[in-house]
Amino acid sequence: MPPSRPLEPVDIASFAGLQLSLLAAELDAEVAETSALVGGHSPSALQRAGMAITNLTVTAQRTGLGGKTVLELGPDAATAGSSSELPEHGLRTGDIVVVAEQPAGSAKKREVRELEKKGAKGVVTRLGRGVVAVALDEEDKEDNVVGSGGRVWIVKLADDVTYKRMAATMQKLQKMSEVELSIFIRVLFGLTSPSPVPLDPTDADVSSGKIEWLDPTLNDSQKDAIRFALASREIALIHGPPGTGKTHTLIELILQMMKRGLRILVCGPSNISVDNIVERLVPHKIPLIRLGHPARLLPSVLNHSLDVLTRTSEAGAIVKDVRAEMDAKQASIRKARNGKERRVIYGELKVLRKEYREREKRCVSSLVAGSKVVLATLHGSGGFQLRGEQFDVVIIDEASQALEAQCWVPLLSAKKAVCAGDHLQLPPTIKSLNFSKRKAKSPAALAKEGGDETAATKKGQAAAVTLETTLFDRLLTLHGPSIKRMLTTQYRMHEKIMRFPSDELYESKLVAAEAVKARLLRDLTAYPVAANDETTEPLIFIDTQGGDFPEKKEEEDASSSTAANAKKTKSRLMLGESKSNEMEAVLVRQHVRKLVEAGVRPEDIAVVTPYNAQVAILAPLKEAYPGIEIGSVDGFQGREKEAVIVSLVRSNPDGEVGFLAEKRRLNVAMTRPKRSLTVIGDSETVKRGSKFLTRWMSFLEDNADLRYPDVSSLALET
Ligand SMILES: Nc1ncnc2c1ncn2[C@@H]1O[C@H](COP(=O)(O)OP(=O)(O)OP(=O)(O)O)[C@@H](O)[C@H]1O
Repeated sequence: MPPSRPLEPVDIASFAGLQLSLLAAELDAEVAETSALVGGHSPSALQRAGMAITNLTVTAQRTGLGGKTVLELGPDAATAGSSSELPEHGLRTGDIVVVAEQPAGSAKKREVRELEKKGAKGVVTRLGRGVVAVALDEEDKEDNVVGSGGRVWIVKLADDVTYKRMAATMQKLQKMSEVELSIFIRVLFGLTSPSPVPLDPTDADVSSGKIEWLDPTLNDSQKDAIRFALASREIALIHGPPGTGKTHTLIELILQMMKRGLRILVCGPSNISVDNIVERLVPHKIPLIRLGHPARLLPSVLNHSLDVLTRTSEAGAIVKDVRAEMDAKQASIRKARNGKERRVIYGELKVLRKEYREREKRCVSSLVAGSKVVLATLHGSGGFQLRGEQFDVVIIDEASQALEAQCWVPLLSAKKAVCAGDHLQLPPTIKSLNFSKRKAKSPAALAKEGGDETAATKKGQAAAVTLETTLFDRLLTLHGPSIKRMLTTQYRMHEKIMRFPSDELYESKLVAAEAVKARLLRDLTAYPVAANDETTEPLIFIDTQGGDFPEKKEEEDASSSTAANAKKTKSRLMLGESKSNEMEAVLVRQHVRKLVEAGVRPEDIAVVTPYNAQVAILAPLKEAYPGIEIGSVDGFQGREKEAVIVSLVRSNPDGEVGFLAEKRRLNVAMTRPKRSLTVIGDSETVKRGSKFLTRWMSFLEDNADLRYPDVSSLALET
């Protein structure tokens, strides 16, 4: 049994207060980033930088979720010529944007605030080839867009909605009086110890003593985690190292909880994390509801979305006629001859909208009240649909990738929580950290914004340090390992690929499942692969030591604020002080070529690297090998591939390794492959970075197929 740790109770009000100030700094960072981009560039440059879509007209308007007006925008015939497609852009559904009349003249600078005043804010709900739909959040400003009847553009803004919801949750927590604190909340802050869980796991089934497993394939560690999660009273952590079937386990847990009559709210930080669970629950034919905007849900999940149910279920009939009436009014706005006529229609719409919202609320609460399993993103669980709803259990998947404040959005409506995650992989990305670093590097930019450089930097760094502590981390530190169960059989990696991360990070507890432990590329059954040095060896280390493969630092470019350089500016903003290594990129290319020549399909190969500048240098590989994936380590978390090449980039005489020293990042990098991991790096530089890196390099030297490339032989590859 793990030793019981002394509790270090957390003062809830100061915790919430600190979170509030950190969240404010994080939002500041995001707003500053957007302002810098929007303020400094013309509409067309912003479009090229992926921040805007220009030259649009309103093609239709209708009533959407919550009675909001949805504008459909398409290319303006006058400027787009015969093209009916949207220009290249970087917007996504769910982005917060402002729609506004597009200023004449191209290079004029503008302020974000002015844009917001003159346009109307909303959320992108759909992106098609020739249409972008935006649900407006500011009804009173609708006429700013519709009234002009002319050319408009949409510009991406900082996502303040997420922050406001987290802040509202923290304020609630901050104001809670002693009597309002449930045992559950007290446990989460260490004011009380978790209730003891029966020690013998076979006794753990709360009601009947014996669990009837629905899934016969569950392994022992998965069963143990489920028993523990069922038996715990307040909190259970399910620690799922890479490939150990976390979601698999959660599905059984949800079904077991349902069997016990519990009401469950299931959340994850992203739509995809939630949809992944919905898709795997659907075959079990249990009644469930998925909250969230339909445009952001997977098509297979749509039939369970609350929005679709409000249209198709019996309860939905009461909103149907009002919606039809509103749609007719929306259509008539576009035919109105002048502002006066439009104002009359807006007035009528306002009355209808109120009626619609009341009816929709009734319909939604009857649907939600009747469902035992509700699924939503952490953020989405804070919407009006769940106001006042209580759940027996909140299950949070990917809890180690969510900000703690975000987890509190659903936690306030529960009596118990089960969090699944892996605190040894990367935590959520914190903008204020990047921001503060960037600001520290560019005092001129800061002065231009009239900010106080030192304060902004300090505030940003403090924020990043603490916001990075996830709920999962904090609870483990607070209550010790007795509140967690670890899944130990992994179904992804060859045993040799798994060995180092298992020994270093998972107490040597990982076991490779029989089906995967000896799988090689040459054993692929989907298509033939030749057996050669590249396909019969699961772990290859191409060691570039010797100084012939030096890294390069991204150069700052003083002339970058012109319109033509917007793309560069954007990528520089994102790259920060990124590093690249061209010679290493040549080695990557060479290895990819060998794999493909052996028969491995490009779509089964991924190249990951910690540095965005290296991703940029490797990008042309995608043209040569369509289907190959090239990305940052951070972006590849949660994914897997048959063959993965990791380019470490760092090579310098000082042993500088920067954020390569973060072992959670390296853990993610080395645990993506199934059958083949190829590491390319300079062992001399890398091993000086940290003890972890020293051990990794010596592990590779002892266990990998070692190769020492010869610079002169690479000339042909370039
Ligand atoms: N008990 C099991 N028996 C056989 N295969 C399993 C078992 N549990 C999980 N798997 C397989 O392991 C793989 C990963 O499982 P799953 O998708 O549930 O994991 P995840 O939680 O999404 O990912 P990760 O474990 O990487 O966090 C899947 O292919 C799944 O079918």
